[in-house]
Amino acid sequence: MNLSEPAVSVRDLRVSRGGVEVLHGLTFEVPRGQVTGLLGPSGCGKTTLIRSIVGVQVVAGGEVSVLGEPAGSPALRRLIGYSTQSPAVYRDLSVRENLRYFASVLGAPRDDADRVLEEVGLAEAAGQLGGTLSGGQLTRASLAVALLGRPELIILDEPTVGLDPVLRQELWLLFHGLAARGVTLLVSSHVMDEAARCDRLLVLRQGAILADGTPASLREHTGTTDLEEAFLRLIEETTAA
Ligand SMILES: Nc1ncnc2c1ncn2[C@@H]1O[C@H](COP(=O)(O)OP(=O)(O)OP(=O)(O)O)[C@@H](O)[C@H]1O
Repeated sequence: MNLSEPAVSVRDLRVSRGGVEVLHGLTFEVPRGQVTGLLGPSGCGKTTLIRSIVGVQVVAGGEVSVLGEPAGSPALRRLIGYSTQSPAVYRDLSVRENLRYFASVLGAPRDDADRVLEEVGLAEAAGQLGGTLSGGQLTRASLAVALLGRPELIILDEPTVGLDPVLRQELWLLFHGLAARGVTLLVSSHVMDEAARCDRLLVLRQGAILADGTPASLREHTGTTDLEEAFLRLIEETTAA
């Protein structure tokens, strides 16, 4: 792993969905070993961008390179952990059985299931059926799947939705712990209060990049310490321009 190379490099990415262009020529890089927040209002294109990075989105133009390979390359399958917005666990398997199943599909060691259950704080629900989990437990089970096999890049689409503040805090500690080990995390959220927890921010609006930098640089640029306010000022700035 070359830490000086970006984990994700996107050049002039254009994507249409339902015949309408929803990403309008995005260019940016995601540095390795950091937590990058992908922020922006509902419908701005976060999931579409994530799908393009994971390699499951048909793109109209541009280039997406992930860990030095074109997005979607078979070589990337075991290097990327991806958790979608809809939790994907089998209802009729226990949490541990779900994780053992996904571990075998991913070629991860069998005991990885218990490691990731501990990491997401779900060990006490290991024997519970997927169909009986609460919303927050389902989210954590999905996140646990994304951690299997120790991927180099972890992409999480709105991972903290519906979680209580204590759990959110614990998960952010986990994200930063992973980043400290050299793992790259790309975490989407439409909640600006999560922005302050990220090392870097990529702010999207209507399929275009509104800001790309550290929370500190965004605060400095907009002259406010409140990131929600900073976002509103950026919108005013671009609208005026
Ligand atoms: N399958 C589809 N067909 C047509 N349009 C789509 C499709 N999926 C998404 N879109 C449109 O593409 C745009 C971007 O959607 P996307 O899901 O990427 O946004 P998002 O930022 O992830 O939103 P949210 O935060 O609500 O999940 C939206 O205008 C959405 O309506």
